[in-house]
Amino acid sequence: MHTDMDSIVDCYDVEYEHNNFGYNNKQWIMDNVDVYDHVTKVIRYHPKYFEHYIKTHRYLMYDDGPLPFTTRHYLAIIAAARNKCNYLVNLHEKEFLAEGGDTKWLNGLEFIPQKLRAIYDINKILAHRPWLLTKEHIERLTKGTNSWSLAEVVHAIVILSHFHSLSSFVFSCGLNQELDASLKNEPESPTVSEPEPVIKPSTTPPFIQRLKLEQQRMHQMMKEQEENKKILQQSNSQVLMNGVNSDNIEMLMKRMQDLSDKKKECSETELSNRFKNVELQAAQLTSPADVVIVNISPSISHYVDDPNYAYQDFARRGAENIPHTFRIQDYSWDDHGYSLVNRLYNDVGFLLDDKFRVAYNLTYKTLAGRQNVDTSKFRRAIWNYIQCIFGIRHDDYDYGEVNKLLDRPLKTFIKTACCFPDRITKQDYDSILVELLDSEKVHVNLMILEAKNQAMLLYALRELNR
Ligand SMILES: CC(C)C[C@H](N)C(=O)O
Repeated sequence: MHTDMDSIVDCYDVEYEHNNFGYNNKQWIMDNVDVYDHVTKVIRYHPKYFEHYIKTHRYLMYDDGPLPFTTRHYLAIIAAARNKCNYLVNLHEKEFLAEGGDTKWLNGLEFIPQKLRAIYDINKILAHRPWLLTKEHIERLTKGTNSWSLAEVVHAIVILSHFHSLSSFVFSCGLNQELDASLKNEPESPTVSEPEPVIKPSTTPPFIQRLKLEQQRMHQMMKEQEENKKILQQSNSQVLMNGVNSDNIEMLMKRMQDLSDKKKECSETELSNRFKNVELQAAQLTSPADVVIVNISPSISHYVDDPNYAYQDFARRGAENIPHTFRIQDYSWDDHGYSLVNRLYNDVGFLLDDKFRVAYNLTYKTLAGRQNVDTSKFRRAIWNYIQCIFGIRHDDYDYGEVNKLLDRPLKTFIKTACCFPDRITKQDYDSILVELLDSEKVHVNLMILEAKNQAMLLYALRELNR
């Protein structure tokens, strides 16, 4: 019988062949397939990135490190709960219990030790307004009785930003809705007093099924390509485009090409104005955020304090008297963040660095079924736009490119995924970039995950450094 597990592994064979990755850790990944939850399975559709994701995830949550295992899972819970991501909360409640965690803690923030409670402010600020973190927030933790060591603080911050950004990924793929539904069809989850040692997903949600089908289709196409390249070109448009008008993609390709051909020198002031312009437009994107609806499900509300605290657009940040632009030339991951985090929490910087690099550079040189496309301009625009939403400016980048390459619906999607992830619905996911394959949309969502994660870490590490 062809089991769920078999077909997922098959899909990976397809992806490996298709992308021709020089990746040699396949056996390890295959051996561990049954312990992965649904979200991790979706990430596995990009094996080159997945290798670094899973290494980091395992290091943060299960390897030797400054914080006890139960604390790590509790941090995952409060980070996911801030983003209203029920799926990740439930998952880490189970893991928390499996590590022997105190069941009382799952009754909510009032039941946890003072030391752990003390980090909640950092969790809240990091989740929504990381630019407001100050060294005083960190000092409050590291001084006095029950204090945190710096290594513990760094471990906690890395876990918190990992789960804040992972929550964005869950919602941006439209998975929370699906997983909620599929969890309801699963057998009763264990009660608090009966921890389940290993998380074994049973039913496969429709989104993962769709990805699988897409992979199979790609596999079939690759075979055909070897036999007859001409037939392939036809099937690219017929099979992959699914009858969708491809004008948008042609236009995007033309714009990317134009930008690569015409490299215009731009004055510093002009570059700075273009950044401000994109930032201002991002603030003006109509987002449901303007209406404050606090809608936290009762199953996670006990992990959330101050539920009205949310993302704030830069235009309103001015009122807080915060210089809002974070300039990468003053504090960058490569030159500063990476070495600091490495020093304080042994070698995690290497793992994060590899993961960021792969997420930033990942490409299959494809676009909506077309082969050999240089998508670097498009991907860079997405990455920098995400960080712009968090007030981060890459000084050498011309933000005019963002406006040429990203249309308004895509920008709205990105902003919502970063700042109000729970407001993304499956329909939002379906309605943007309609010409792209699902695996390409997941690719965009992985960039949202990592660019956001890096943005949060940059703010936190800059303050730690002070
Ligand atoms: C996000 C996608 C447009 C990326 C593209 N498929 C690439 O391989 O570069």
